[in-house]
Amino acid sequence: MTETFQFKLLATDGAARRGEVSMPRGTVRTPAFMPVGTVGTVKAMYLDQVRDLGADIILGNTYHLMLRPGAERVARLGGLHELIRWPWPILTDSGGFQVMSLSGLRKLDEKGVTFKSHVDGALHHMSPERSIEIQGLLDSDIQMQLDECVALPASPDEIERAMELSLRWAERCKTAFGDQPGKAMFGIVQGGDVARLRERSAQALAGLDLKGYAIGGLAVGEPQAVMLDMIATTVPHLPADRPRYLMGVGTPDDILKSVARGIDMFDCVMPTRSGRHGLAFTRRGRINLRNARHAEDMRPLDEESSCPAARDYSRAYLHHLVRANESLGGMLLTWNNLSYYQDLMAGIRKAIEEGRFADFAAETQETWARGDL
Ligand SMILES: CNc1nc2cc(C(N)=O)ccc2[nH]1
Repeated sequence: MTETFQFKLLATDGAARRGEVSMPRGTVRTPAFMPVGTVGTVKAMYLDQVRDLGADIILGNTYHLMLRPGAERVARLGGLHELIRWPWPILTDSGGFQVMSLSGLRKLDEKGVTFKSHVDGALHHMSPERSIEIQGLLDSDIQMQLDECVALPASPDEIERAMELSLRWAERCKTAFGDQPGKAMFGIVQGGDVARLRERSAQALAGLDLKGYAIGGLAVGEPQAVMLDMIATTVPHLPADRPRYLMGVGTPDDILKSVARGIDMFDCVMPTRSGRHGLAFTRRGRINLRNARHAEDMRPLDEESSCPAARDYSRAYLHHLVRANESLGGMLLTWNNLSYYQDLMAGIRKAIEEGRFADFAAETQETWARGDL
């Protein structure tokens, strides 16, 4: 526990890093996976379950929270940690990505974004300064700059325009954030799938001397190879003594390959959203419990798992719950999936500490490939 925000690099294994991000509300062991707590809840989970699985930090979505219950209301209720009863670190995104993907985006210009709420159709304007103000009202520990994330494929000119705008917004967010020793504001590297724009963005953000750096604008429809190439292009231009956060990523395979390229933090709705849709992540690969072949399979998902959802329930029962669209189906599979993701991260951290990350990644991927689900 520290009064300031610090990143400590504990070990490296190739480009893979084992570290710790510490702040007043707690320490985040990296590489870390952040469960997504969209509207102040990790869907289908109790937050003490999320904590018990090993999560050191969760993500909150500014777009959703600013619309409902509202940033000023959350502040009046004591801040997000108090409201949702999660006393450990919370990272909030800026709202920009979801404004562009969920709302009725009306206008995007130098000043910011104007959009219609998907909740009640009301018009909202969000500037870089307002995004930081909202994240402050939420009492967020790690705040993200407002940026423009361009869906791929896109023209280099369009990607460059959005990347340069995001750089100007990064400076405005840094000014608005000011000096908050126990908190951090991360810049977001943009640049699409254009290496020279990625380098330009990373170098300019590094010049702002921020407490952490996200790589955005990926996992937006590009092939995994392009994503990995952009990570490898970007990372060398980011300061080694600051955490690196890859936004919206990803599958277990994405995570292994991104850790191998120097990424420290991840967030993704994959384990929670796919759990609600009947998909189970296991050490042997993915299992779709909707499939009829599970109807009379009395085996658990993973007899060796420490998670009751994986160890104590038959696939037949999970299949039944999923087919019947029973809430318990989504609850158990979300529990299993988050348990799998946190176990994967714990295995990654240990492998890096012991200098055997490449073998760990190869063995993990080989077990998936073997299947025998
Ligand atoms: C699911 N993929 C994904 N890509 C993202 C990019 C950003 C970004 N700000 O560039 C934010 C969230 C994201 N989620």
